[in-house]
Amino acid sequence: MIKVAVFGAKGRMGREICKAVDEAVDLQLVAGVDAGDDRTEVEKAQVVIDFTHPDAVMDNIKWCIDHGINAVVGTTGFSPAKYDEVRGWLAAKPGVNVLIASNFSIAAVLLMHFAAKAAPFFESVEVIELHHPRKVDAPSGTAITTANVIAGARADADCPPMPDATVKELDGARGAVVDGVHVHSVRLQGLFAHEEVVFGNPGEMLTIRDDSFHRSSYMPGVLGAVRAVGKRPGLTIGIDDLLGIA
Ligand SMILES: NC(=O)c1ccc[n+]([C@@H]2O[C@H](COP(=O)([O-])OP(=O)(O)OC[C@H]3O[C@@H](n4cnc5c(N)ncnc54)[C@H](O)[C@@H]3O)[C@@H](O)[C@H]2O)c1
Ligand SMILES: O=C(O)C1=N[C@H](C(=O)O)CCC1
Repeated sequence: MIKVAVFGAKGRMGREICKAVDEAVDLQLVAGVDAGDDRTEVEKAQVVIDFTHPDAVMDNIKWCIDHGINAVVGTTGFSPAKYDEVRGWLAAKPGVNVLIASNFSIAAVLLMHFAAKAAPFFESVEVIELHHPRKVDAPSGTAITTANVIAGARADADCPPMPDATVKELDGARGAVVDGVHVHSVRLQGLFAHEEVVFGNPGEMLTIRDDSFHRSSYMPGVLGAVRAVGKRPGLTIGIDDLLGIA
């Protein structure tokens, strides 16, 4: 039995995760806490799952590392500098591990994988992410990761800059630019979590799209990460390796 605690237990993801951990025969939910709650019971956990808020997540990870507890983190808002900060904390605490993934759904992980494969073959690429209107961050963490992997694949293939004649722009009309890739965020009642990557060449276009319709789409990835994190030293980013597609 792996003893598990959840940070953000009263949130949309946290509630679903507490239920999934409770139902898993090899996991034991020892604590579910939200902002401001007492954390005494969390100290019994071997793994903490964090789905909270971009402003809270770094302090939460530090708390886990200081208490010698492995962490599986789905909260968004990471940058290369924040990953480095986590690596620094872990270096001072050998034996404690952290796994951070901007998306735990299989469809989204595969979308990013396929997007990286396609990227060198197209002149243009843009990312459109579409989410429920309660989401606090834009662009989504997944869209930022998607732009990062596309930019990496284009750089490895020495792709030239994308064609774009825009010289006159109303602020935001071309979206945010992440690693040189334009990312557009839609917030719409009725949606949950969706992403499209559109690739273009003269006379052709490729669209790769992933749709999450329910938070259950994240549960196999989150629970798989909880089972794996104890065996993965230091910081692991993403679940590609767990799925055998790294
Ligand atoms: N990686 C993924 O696959 C994935 C999937 C869905 C959502 N997310 C991300 O997870 C995060 C949470 O999403 P949500 O929709 O559940 O948000 P939410 O607002 O419904 O829930 C967040 C909860 O965290 C609590 N919280 C805030 N600070 C806290 C702290 N210091 N300690 C404990 N609890 C704290 C809040 O009170 C709230 O109940 C967001 O960053 C979102 O983008 C990631
Ligand atoms: O609902 C959210 O919030 C989501 N957040 C993650 C992101 O920002 O990429 C994953 C998709 C759902």
